[in-house]
Amino acid sequence: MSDPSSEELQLHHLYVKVCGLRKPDEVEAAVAGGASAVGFILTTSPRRLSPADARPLAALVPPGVAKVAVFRGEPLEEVRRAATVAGADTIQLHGGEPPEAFTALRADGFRLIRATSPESGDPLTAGAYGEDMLIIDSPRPGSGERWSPESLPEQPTGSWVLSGGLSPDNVVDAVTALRPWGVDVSSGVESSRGVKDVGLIEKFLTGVRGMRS
Ligand SMILES: O=C(O)c1ccccc1N[C@@H]1O[C@H](COP(=O)(O)O)[C@@H](O)[C@H]1O
Repeated sequence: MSDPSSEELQLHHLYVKVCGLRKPDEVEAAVAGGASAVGFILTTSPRRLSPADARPLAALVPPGVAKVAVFRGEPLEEVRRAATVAGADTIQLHGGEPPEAFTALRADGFRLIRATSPESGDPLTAGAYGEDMLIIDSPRPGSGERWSPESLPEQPTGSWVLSGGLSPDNVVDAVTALRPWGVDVSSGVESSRGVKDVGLIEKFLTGVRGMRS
């Protein structure tokens, strides 16, 4: 029997986040399908939930699956309050916040995701602001739009998550082409804007099952 090469030993299962969940059956489908994280949108969006409405959904999520509260431009105090009420363990910031915001939220015990877009001018190295992972999304988050790999000024490095316009039909090709550490989906598992389709959640997760970064 041959030993796996050191390169093979470094491969790990793709991180998969399913975002914009609003109902118990959606959370259950994501967890049952093997999602690494589920996301609740606590900012302006057709998928917006109040922190109080997110809390019972977060309570359905077992240990080992991250509960992500998503924000865009809210004051830090509000981010902290809403994420706590929602029962989230991870905060995703889309507002171009400075490194100090990540330092402050880290001190509160949250895991952190920095979300940006290819042409933002932000560093594309995961962890540059102290975050646990970096999402690279289209400039209009939650729009279902894809971004062109040609718009990347540099190759992203570290724990970076591909987002923006992914769907059950394109995710395998996108991962094969860009080799991200993880993937993130919202619009691509909806039957209409803001309305999740449990069958599409299952199809997406089945498609990426077993894929490695
Ligand atoms: O989903 C939203 O409406 C949203 C609003 C504000 C900030 C982030 C939002 N969603 C994030 O967008 C990507 C998913 O994009 P897509 O719909 O699959 O193209 C994901 O990171 C969500 O957390």
